[in-house]
Amino acid sequence: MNRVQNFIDGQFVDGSEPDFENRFPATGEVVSAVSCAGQDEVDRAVRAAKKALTGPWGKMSVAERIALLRKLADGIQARFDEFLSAEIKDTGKPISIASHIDIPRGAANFNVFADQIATVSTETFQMATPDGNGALNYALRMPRGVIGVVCPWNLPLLLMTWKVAPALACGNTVVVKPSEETPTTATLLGEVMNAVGIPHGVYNVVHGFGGGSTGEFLTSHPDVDAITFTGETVTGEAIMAAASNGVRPVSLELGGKNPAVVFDDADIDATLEGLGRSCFANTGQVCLGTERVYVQRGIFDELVEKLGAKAKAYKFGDPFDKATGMGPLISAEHRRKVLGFYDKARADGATIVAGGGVPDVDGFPGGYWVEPTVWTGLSADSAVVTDEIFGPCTHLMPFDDEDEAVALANASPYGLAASIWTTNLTRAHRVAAQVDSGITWVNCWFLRDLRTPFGGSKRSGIGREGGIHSLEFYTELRNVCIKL
Ligand SMILES: NC(=O)c1ccc[n+]([C@@H]2O[C@H](COP(=O)([O-])OP(=O)(O)OC[C@H]3O[C@@H](n4cnc5c(N)ncnc54)[C@H](O)[C@@H]3O)[C@@H](O)[C@H]2O)c1
Ligand SMILES: O=C/C=C/C=C(\O)C(=O)O
Repeated sequence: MNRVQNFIDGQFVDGSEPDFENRFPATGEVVSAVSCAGQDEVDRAVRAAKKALTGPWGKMSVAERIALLRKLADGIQARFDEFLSAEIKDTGKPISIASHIDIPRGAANFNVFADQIATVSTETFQMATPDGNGALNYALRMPRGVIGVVCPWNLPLLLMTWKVAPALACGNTVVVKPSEETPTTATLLGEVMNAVGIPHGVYNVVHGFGGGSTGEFLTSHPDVDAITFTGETVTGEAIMAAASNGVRPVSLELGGKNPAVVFDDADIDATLEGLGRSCFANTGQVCLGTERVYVQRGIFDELVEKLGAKAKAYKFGDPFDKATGMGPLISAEHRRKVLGFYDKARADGATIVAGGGVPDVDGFPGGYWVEPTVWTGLSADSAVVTDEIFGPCTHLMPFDDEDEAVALANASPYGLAASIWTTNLTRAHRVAAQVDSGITWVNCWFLRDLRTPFGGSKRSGIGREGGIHSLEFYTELRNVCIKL
């Protein structure tokens, strides 16, 4: 059986805890054994990362680091099929998604932060002094040191490199804790790191679980200088508490319950295309996905019917088959959670427009499948409408006017992503400014310019990553004041 090891100081090594199983979500079969890091391996990884800061890596010019980042992007592209296959086996996501989004973005993240670090400036201020000679202030952009990177399972390579690329661009070293569900591509990236000549200790990977395990060992380690985390809000709270020990900075990209607002002047076909993706892509396991749709009353029935038809048209099947439109959920445990919401919707009296159950997928009886599901008729305080489900499901509710739509969209403790569908651009600007979310898309969804600020408000997170905002998190500015 394939074995996934930890990657510490440039070497693939075993952990001191018992191996755990990694399953292919489309069949439920065990595809690899994962070596679990204990406190000792986390200590070794952090020590290696700390030591690497003062080795050849710490002495490299920005130009040399940029050249290495570009080689990492090329290195992922050169082994595209291996990354693709590993990501599909870990997640069960269809090849159509992994080949267009996950793996290309994994490579692109290194190029975009190579571009960013090449052009970033710092501030300078000249000031007057009583002797008339003045003084000059300028800021130096310094790496923070060892960055702890804790990742989720939904877009494993994409979300991990989204943090590792800017961290390395800024001259930090990293210890990555991938999700226990998706350990493989982070490990494969270790091979690429060695192949392109990233010095040992700059990139380390430790496998294991969260609380009481590898994740907590890493986030509570005193020699980790900053922590970047993507995952659930409750985990973010635990990590923020761990980071308070030693006053370490955190970047938290957390959960959401994202609204879409559809006005009656929207282009219906374009809206349905966008909503179809935002509700169901990656089997609904996208933090930016839509689980609440508010539709202006005049087009409510039409939209409900057509979104329901879209949900019913999904083709399940082998994730490695290009024709497969929807894969399984990540795990049996996550399916229990999602199906719990399907039961709750029924109990709360929802009208089930599409789905609501488990499909029979020919040849894949053991997979963690669920039907894409569309509901109407729930009250605004049903847990189905308020809680993040992270499945291929959404609830539609009518509204009458713009103020009501904004109030409904904002009636959530989360504030990650929203989408607005209208052909009236004046209204689009007006509403976008009122929706309390970190990211608002108008007449599109998941259209990503990687230089833009990315992150959530309210319980969806702290801080922004992307472009200069990533560089701000992964560096510390040091002001130098020179009396002339
Ligand atoms: N805002 C974003 O950009 C974004 C992106 C993707 C996913 N998400 C969110 O991620 C969630 C799904 O991912 P998940 O289920 O893997 O999240 P999760 O919080 O369960 O786990 C994420 C990671 O944290 C680790 N972890 C868990 N408890 C820990 C602890 N106490 N200390 C240290 N590490 C710990 C896990 O082992 C895993 O590696 C959803 O809520 C989704 O909205 C957010
Ligand atoms: O599931 C969450 C998706 C997050 C996407 C990004 O972080 C990105 O596109 O950079």
